Amino acid sequence: MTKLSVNINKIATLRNSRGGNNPNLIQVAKDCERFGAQGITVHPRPDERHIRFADVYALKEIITTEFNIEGNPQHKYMDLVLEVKPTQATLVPDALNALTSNAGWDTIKYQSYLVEIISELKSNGIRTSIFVDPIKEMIEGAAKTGTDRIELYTERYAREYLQSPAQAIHHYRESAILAHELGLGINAGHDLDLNNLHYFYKNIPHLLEVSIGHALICDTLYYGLENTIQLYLRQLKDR
Ligand SMILES: CC(=O)[C@@H](O)[C@H](O)COP(=O)(O)O
Ligand SMILES: NCC(=O)COP(=O)(O)O
Repeated sequence: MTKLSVNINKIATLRNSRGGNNPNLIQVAKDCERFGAQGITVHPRPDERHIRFADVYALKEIITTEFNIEGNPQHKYMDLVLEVKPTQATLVPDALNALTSNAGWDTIKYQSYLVEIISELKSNGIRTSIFVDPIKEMIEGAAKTGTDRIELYTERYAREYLQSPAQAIHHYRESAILAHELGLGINAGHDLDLNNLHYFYKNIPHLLEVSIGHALICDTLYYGLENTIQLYLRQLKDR
């Protein structure tokens, strides 16, 4: 089974745009779970431009499915995650000024750094995942960090899918097969949407979780949250 973890960053962005509490992030997280999402993802950034650190503590109190916190361990992230103890910590090498995540880890260059961080998270009972591009050497490097899982960075897949789905999926499929052989669990995310998700699901073996935010929240404007979550869950089933 591939779990759907809904990334609620964009709900916080909308809330912050007016300074009040509308939409209510906590209620949205509860509703995502009520409508069938099997996880909630947040990616707090040091400038707190969407998810605030206080949101993360409040979410921990109410989430009954899997709580996934993404971020760069360089900044305040480690203190937050070690205190909150989510189900999963997804490490992302995003720069402070990046608009959104835009690259996977260089798992060779940062191997000893990742080994240290991952070991600390795992010794605190937190499952780990690291954001990686679908490149053989990066997957092999990931396996040497001790991480439980990788998250395949799917921006390139989503872009290339529009031209050629078969070509777009090729390196992702090869990477997933290799990762599984090396004992890694496989997650995926970034720019997955209602058009490209089912093809990804069908062609990526051993896919444990997808985290989806931007497109899902945009679809919610047209279909509503409950229908949208049902539509995404349907993409993660065999037809
Ligand atoms: C790791 C990843 O791809 C997502 O977490 C992405 O970073 C979402 O963040 P934004 O919602 O800030 O774009
Ligand atoms: N890890 C990816 C994620 O949480 C959401 O990415 P996106 O769907 O907002 O591009």
